Amino acid sequence: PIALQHGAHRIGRRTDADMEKWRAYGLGQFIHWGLYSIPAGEWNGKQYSGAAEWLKSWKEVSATAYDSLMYQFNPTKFNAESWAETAKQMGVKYVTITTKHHDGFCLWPSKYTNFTVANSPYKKDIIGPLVKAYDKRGIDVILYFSIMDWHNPDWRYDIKTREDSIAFDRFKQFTRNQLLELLTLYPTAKGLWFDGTWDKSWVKQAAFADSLEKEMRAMRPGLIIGSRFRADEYGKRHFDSNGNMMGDYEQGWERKIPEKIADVHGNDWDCVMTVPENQWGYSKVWKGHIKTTDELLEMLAKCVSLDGNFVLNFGPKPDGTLRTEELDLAKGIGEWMGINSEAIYNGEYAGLVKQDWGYYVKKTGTNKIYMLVFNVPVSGALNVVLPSRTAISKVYDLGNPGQNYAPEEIGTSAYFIHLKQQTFKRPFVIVLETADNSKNSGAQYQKAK
Ligand SMILES: COc1ccc([C@H]2[C@H](O)[C@H](O)[C@H](C)N2C)cc1
Repeated sequence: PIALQHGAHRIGRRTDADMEKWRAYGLGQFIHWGLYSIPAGEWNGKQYSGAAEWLKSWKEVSATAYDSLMYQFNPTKFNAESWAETAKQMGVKYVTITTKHHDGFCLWPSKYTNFTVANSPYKKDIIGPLVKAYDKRGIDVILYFSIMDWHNPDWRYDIKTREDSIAFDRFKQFTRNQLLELLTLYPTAKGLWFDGTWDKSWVKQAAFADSLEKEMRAMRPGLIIGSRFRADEYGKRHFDSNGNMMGDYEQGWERKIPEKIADVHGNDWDCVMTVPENQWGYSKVWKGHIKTTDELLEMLAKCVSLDGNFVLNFGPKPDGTLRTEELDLAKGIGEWMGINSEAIYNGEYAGLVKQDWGYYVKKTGTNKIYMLVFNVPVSGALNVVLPSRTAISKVYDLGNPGQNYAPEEIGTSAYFIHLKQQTFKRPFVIVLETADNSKNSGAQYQKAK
């Protein structure tokens, strides 16, 4: 391996309680809210083709005109309690909230810039009430923070001249000040979700970023920081020059999900997902495919079955309310979670051969395996292959415990579970309790005739 000062400082997963709690979340909510929510992807009557929260980067938009949106930020219908209640009903265990996106506007009254809610007609802090409302419901808060800041004149995409370097040193102090300010103002925040860290200017700051990460961890023991925050001294991001992940969880799964367990390299990770193809901030027009409840439930199942968390994005409207499409999805997901959440919370990779009917999730620390069924075979028989000398000791339908299945043994530790009905409205979960039967050789269920 290459000698690294600023690469990964830990190999393998964190084993402390804070991280074990993060690992067990299963389902999370992302919230993208800010000035970009006001124009919602439209400017001078024209629709921006990119993501609504990137509007300021459109050549048609002058920075000054965009920044004056601050004087229009007045979400009179904003109610942190109702957002948190929606999230609670949906069954999320954590929320990631934009404190400052790339445009530089701060949803908290930072004392290091005037470009904050404090100088908007709304005046009040947004982050504080959100943290309080979510904490009250037992939903942990992760703060999203963009290093890249298009408002700050000291931001640079690269450091080419002495002037760049002097300006960017000021920017680095500004960034450190804001991060320490966030950790001080919101001490119950469990972690930070960094973004805007891909440009050369920041990638060249391996030593600074490493010491800042250490400083934040010292200030808030247990703080959870993802792989996107910093680069090593050779400019490697997410994984250092020795291939070891930096940070506590892998943040590369943005609008994409790993296919197989080998893709996650034994790391913790979360997948952040948009409802439309690629809109995070509120956008008037949602082009292309809008994901349905069933699609999102399958993404959730797939993430948890591969040792990850699934984080669904919400882009609240400028008036502070949530759009109906998102409220409907939150309701649909919440109804399913109301019945099946034990197959999601504290779930992990079961280590079984993947079958076409859906996804296995193992309940951490138990012999309980959940079968999350999305694709019912025409035979109505769900194939289950367990590790050798493992038998099924109990099978039942999570949503209908009275519905028992007598698995048919079709080979060594191989079974068919015959479904009693052919059509289902929603994905459903069958619970398997397994037992080690290496002691007795007799089959537990009737052999195939
Ligand atoms: C360069 O392409 C990018 C960069 C950043 C993003 C941002 C989105 O605005 C959103 O905040 C997402 C989580 N983040 C990766 C999206 C595409």
